[in-house]
Amino acid sequence: MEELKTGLITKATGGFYYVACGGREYECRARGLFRKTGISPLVGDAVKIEVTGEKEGYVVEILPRKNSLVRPPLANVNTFVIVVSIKDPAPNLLVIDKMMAIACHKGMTPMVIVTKTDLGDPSEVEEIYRKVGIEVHTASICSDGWVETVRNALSHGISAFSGNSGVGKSSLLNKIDSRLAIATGETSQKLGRGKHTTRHVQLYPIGDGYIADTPGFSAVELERYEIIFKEELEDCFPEFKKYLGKCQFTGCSHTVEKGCAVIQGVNQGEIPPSRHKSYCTMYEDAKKIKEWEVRKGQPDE
Ligand SMILES: Nc1nc2c(ncn2[C@@H]2O[C@H](COP(=O)(O)OP(=O)(O)OP(=O)(O)O)[C@@H](O)[C@H]2O)c(=O)[nH]1
Ligand SMILES: [Zn+2]
Repeated sequence: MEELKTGLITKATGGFYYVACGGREYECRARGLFRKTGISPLVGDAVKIEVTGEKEGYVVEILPRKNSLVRPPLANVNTFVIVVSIKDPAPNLLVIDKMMAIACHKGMTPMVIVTKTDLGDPSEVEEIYRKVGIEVHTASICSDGWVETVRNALSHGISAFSGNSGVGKSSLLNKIDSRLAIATGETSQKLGRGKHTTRHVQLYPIGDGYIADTPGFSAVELERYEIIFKEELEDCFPEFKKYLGKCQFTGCSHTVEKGCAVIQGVNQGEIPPSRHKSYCTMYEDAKKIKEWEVRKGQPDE
């Protein structure tokens, strides 16, 4: 039997998986065994391949995944970058908190990049998320001082970008690496803005890491496919951690209860009120979720 190599799937189209491995790219098909297990390889997967030619091979094994997203189909995301502009459009804290909760739920490290800082003061948003322990960066197309810092922050593992339309994702990526913006721009043009078409995720190298090109990937889509049950929600707010287990009542929902340690944390100014407000909104929404609905709603992979 041929020697197996370990690589990373950076692209998947038309039944082929493109695997980066030791400075080379192999065009691979998947062995039939995946059909039996029901798990298909995803971009971001670390895989074992059987090399059959100079640039060809077969994916024979998927190494254990750290996490995965349904739409965009992507595995092993380390950093989940939430891009938010200070103006046009103005930041929506609930949307940021929803995205952040999903990232935490999936075991991804959230990062916030506040863009368009030439149009407004980002300090309020910065302060909320720094307090929560999240890495925050600021950026603007009118300056370059931030570029190196952000590039370094993204130069390990796989990073995925999310943010509503118009917040400046393409502009940001263009500053970080012009190859990225070309790719993103082309995809947006081909798809037409706002259209729901099958999209191909692709990984682009940056330093020792990769940035996932995920056109049109927004909070709406994220929320639709990644569901958090109400019991799990408290663990998706990292700043709640030190208060958990200290509430007066077991099974406290941390929304209105007397003797709630989380609410006390808010009152003492340790948890930003906007974060708790988002939590309560998400908790109310989560109460309406029934498990059977989730199963019914999940698309086939
Ligand atoms: N003033 C200012 N405008 C910006 C900045 N960054 C982006 N813009 C403008 O904001 C608009 C949207 O920027 P894009 O980079 O296309 O935003 P996007 O998030 O990629 O948008 P979608 O492709 O719809 O997802 C463009 O008109 C940009 O020129 C910035 O730092 N300052
Ligand atoms: Zn509580």
